[in-house]
Amino acid sequence: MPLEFELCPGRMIGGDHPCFIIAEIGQNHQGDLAIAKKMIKMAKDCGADCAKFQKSEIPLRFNRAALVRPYTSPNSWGPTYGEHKKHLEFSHDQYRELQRYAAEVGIFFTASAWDEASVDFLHGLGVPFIKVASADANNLKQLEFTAKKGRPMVISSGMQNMDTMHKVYNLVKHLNSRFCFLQCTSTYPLDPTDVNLRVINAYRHEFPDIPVGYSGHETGIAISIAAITLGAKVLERHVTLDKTWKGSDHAASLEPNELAELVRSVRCVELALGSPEKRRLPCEQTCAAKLAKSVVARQAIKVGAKLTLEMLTVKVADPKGIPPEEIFNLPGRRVLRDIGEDDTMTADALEPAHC
Ligand SMILES: CC(=O)N[C@H](C=O)[C@@H](O)[C@H](O)[C@H](O)COP(=O)(O)O
Ligand SMILES: C=C(OP(=O)(O)O)C(=O)O
Repeated sequence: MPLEFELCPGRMIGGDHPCFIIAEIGQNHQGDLAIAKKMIKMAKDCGADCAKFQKSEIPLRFNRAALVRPYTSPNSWGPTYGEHKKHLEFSHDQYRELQRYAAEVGIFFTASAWDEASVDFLHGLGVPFIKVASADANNLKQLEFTAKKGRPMVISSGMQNMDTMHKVYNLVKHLNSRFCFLQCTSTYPLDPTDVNLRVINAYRHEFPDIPVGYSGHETGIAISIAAITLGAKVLERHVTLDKTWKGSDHAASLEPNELAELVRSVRCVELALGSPEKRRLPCEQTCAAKLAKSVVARQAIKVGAKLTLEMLTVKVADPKGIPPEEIFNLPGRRVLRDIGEDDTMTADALEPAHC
């Protein structure tokens, strides 16, 4: 199974490819199509790779008792949880309209599918990949159903443990080679002490042949940027037009200026991660010419003298000479010409070293 794969047409993830940044609009559109479109445009303008929604067929996602339970939270859009969710759910036609709009704007469009009918619907829409929300990460039957569609999958892992994620991996890998796991903690807003970014390392170790990413519910952008340094290849964050709006997710979402800053920072950190090879770079030459030190004579040294450590010191010298890391190799070497006090020690003034 490849460690990198094409998540969206023409867009690889994993390996050395740039991290794929998902702007999770989720239900922060307040059930309003015009706001949803504004958010798609905002995600594009801020540089995100993908605008994402949450798709449910409500009677299939919830049982009757769950639908009629009262929802009295200040974030509620209806007296029962069912009515609340209905307010936040777009119709198939509205999804098609949002998909068209995203294509017009030029950003990838997808959703998490919260039941098998939603998987079918999104598959029919032709979304580039299907997101599996944390709440469905252990829903093995639906995972199997989704994997068999053959579209890439991004599987979040809030509320799960490593044993479950092994089961998920073992199930999905036989059906669909294009999937990745996101570390996630499902609480809003997420406290840094519950983020556990090291799970990214653990996933990379346990599942070395799939890309790993991070779905964050914290405030701010620092933790998400840190996830990149640990090797996150997909990054998902909730976005909002206004954090103070009514809704469970707004407080842990990024406003446009933060999303833009996140994208800029991720791209900057990706460049900065660079190469593991330690060497002097061409861009350091100016600094080296000005400030790098050389071995210098602490005293006048006569031709024929054998060098001792006491005769030598290290300074920024003109011209440049023997580099300081050679100083312990110099004692015992014979000097081929007179050297003045404070002169640079150069290799051509010394007898060749004996092997
Ligand atoms: C764990 C999980 O599913 N979390 C989702 C993704 O992060 C959330 O967007 C929930 O859908 C949202 O918080 C639910 O809020 P309410 O219950 O007010 O509709
Ligand atoms: C709930 C979702 O995501 P996560 O579990 O990553 O927060 C989702 O994608 O709908």
